Amino acid sequence: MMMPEVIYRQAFINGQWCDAQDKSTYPVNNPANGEVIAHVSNLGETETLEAIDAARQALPAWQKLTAKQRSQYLQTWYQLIIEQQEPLARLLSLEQGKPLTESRGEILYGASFIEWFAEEGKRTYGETIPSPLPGRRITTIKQPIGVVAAITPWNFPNAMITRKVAPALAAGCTVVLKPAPETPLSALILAALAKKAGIPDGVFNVVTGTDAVAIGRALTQSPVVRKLSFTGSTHVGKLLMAQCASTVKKMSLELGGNAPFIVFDDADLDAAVTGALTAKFRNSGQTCVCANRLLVQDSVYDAFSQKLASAVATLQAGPALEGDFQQGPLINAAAVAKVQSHIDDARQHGAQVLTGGQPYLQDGFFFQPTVLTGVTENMLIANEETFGPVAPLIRFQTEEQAIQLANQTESGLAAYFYSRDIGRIVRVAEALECGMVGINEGAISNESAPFGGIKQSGLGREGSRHGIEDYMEIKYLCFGSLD
Ligand SMILES: NC(=O)C1=CN([C@@H]2O[C@H](COP(=O)(O)OP(=O)(O)OC[C@H]3O[C@@H](n4cnc5c(N)ncnc54)[C@H](OP(=O)(O)O)[C@@H]3O)[C@@H](O)[C@H]2O)C=CC1
Ligand SMILES: O=C(O)CCCC(=O)O
Repeated sequence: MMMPEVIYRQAFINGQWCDAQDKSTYPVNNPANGEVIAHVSNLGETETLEAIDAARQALPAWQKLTAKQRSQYLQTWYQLIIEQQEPLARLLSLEQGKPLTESRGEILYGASFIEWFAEEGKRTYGETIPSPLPGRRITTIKQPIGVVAAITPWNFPNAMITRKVAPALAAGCTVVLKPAPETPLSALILAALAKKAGIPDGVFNVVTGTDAVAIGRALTQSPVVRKLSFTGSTHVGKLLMAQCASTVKKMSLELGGNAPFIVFDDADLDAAVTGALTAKFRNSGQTCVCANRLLVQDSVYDAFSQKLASAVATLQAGPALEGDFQQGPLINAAAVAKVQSHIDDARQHGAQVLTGGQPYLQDGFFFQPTVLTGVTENMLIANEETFGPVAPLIRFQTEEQAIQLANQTESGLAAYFYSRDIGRIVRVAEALECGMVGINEGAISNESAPFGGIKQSGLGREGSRHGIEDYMEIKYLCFGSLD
């Protein structure tokens, strides 16, 4: 297999490539065949504290720059990433497994946050507020929150980093990033390009390592770190929230979802199938906004299931760098086991497999794209995030029942529905308990829109003009008499 030309294997602290103090490394595997791609520095608590200190030292000069100066660094970084789209995409597919077309898309998507926040950084306006008291003048200014820690997952090894780091840097913060241990190579190449763009030493640091507890402890307990931004499971998000309590850090949490995808009887069924393929099978179902439950109205249930099953049966799975596949492997054996356990539980309780249903019998962690019918609300698959290529179809009768089923979860990230009735569209969009709704649309993510959830799906918004606010504090200035 052709390897990308440049692989960075060392962590990146204070502008320098560095080994773990004890020189230890860990293997990064290709999930398509289990082969080792590289051995990467395995850092721990001590090196994380060094990275925090580098970010602390870099902060005063970085925040003193004008927003326009910071914007110019970000624009250069953006351009370098765009120029390197192909090698970055290949590296991403190699360590994460997603099809090359999706990786190319992710590199552009990731870069778009850098371009967007390079612009937004220039627009972090304060206010002038009419005073209720005589002789006072009230203004506000916005200031960078300080040193930021970012912890990112393996499912979007590029874009989940830029969606956090770009607004932080644009706001004038400095960053210590802990990328997921499965996908450090995409993080390190971003650091290399940031260095090439001239972003000063210590402004962006990358701590690679497998000891999440030790690295997480250093990041959450340090009083120097003023904010933590995390994308990952709800379970780990709650742990981090508890750990951040002792230093009262500001937090952005982008956690798990259990997105409903509702097909009403007045929907364009072909459009709904196309939307479901995107919303469910993108990244082989390993996306927090992936449809987790497909709720289909009784009178169109059979027609929709047949159309969806026919479309899903055509999806080809294989190693990203060896062909034009629409599906890649899952990230590891545990992910395959989780998908299998959800299918087994559903079948034991009466669901039927229309297509798929098994892991592929080949190297790597491939699972057949699957459609299940006869799924009910009590099954495991309807209540836990599957994070895999399985579309479970649940039957409903009325609009009220669809809304009740859709909201019957502790998650509240994304929801999707298909309908052509304008009254229903407004009613359902307003009634869904979530942060984002796709209406006759299965692809909702872009840099201009606020991405985030409610309930146990998290706190804060990423992307959009709101995405930079989470990296800034409002300071109120009260002027007494100026006479
Ligand atoms: N919202 C989303 O986008 C994502 C949701 N998930 C959900 O989570 C499930 C499990 O996936 P998994 O990869 O285990 O997700 P995790 O939430 O465990 O991992 C996400 C990131 O958090 C790190 N982490 C884990 N524990 C700690 C800790 N105590 N302190 C600091 N950092 C920590 C991980 O590092 P390490 O791997 O070393 O533990 C990784 O970098 C998936 O099946 C899916 O349902 C997963 C990924 C993304
Ligand atoms: O799964 C995630 O956490 C990343 C969401 C991908 C997207 O931005 O659509």
